[in-house]
Amino acid sequence: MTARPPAADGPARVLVVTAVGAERDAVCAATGPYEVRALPGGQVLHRTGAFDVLAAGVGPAAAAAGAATALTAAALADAPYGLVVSAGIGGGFCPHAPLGSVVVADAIVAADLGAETPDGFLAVTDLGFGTVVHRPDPELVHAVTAATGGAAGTVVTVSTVTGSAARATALADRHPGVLAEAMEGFGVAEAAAAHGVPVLEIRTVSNAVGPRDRAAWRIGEALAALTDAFRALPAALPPALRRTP
Ligand SMILES: O=C(O)c1cccc(C(=O)CC[C@H]2O[C@@H](n3cnc4c(=O)[nH]cnc43)[C@H](O)[C@@H]2O)c1
Repeated sequence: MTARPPAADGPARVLVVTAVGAERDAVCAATGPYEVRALPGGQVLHRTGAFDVLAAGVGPAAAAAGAATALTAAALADAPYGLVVSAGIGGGFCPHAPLGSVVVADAIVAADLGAETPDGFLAVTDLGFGTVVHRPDPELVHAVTAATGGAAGTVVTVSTVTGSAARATALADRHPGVLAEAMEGFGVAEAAAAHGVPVLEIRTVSNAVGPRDRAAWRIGEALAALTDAFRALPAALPPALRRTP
């Protein structure tokens, strides 16, 4: 992973993009006190330790917009981020990603970006344009899975949450090795790629991907696991991104 120039106040920071405030707060619980910093357009991020944590909203469009805003503000301040992490809860594909487990994406895939045809789904790349996958740095993925006890695998980004066994099976068949489903990773990855900044996606499993069963959700456990993962993350970062407390 290429190192970036240090920020004015030390090593390049890490931008962490979550969907909602509860996920942002779970990340900040790992690193202690934070300061609130305003972004153009009215959003705020929480600066804590090596991390700038932004709750950008649910879904790929909100995630991309928020990530791009924070990346641009940092670049214009001559303090570009060294890494962007899409982080939060997600659905796990049974049995490989059980409730409360950590999944680190080795591929961030847009699973419903394309066209429905009489012969099935065609990704935009099948149609001759666009991008549907971003692949984080393999060495960083390995270091983060080792540090967090997570599993490495594909994380799919959807705009419509899977609600049936048939859809879960179709996704697993199309994406061998898929471990988790969420709604923001590809949007964050597109913003990171536009800025030439490496990306990661870290998910903690709150529910099983499949038939809708809100009663089976374990959001609290997943948020606690997210805090644990971000306590362990700094040790896995390359030296250029480490900040001593
Ligand atoms: O109402 C439902 O049945 C339902 C089922 C799964 C997820 C939702 C959400 O509204 C989740 C939105 C939020 O949480 C992430 N997330 C968590 N689990 C999943 C999932 O199984 N598939 C996709 N996203 C999931 C997601 O990244 C969003 O930020 C509602």
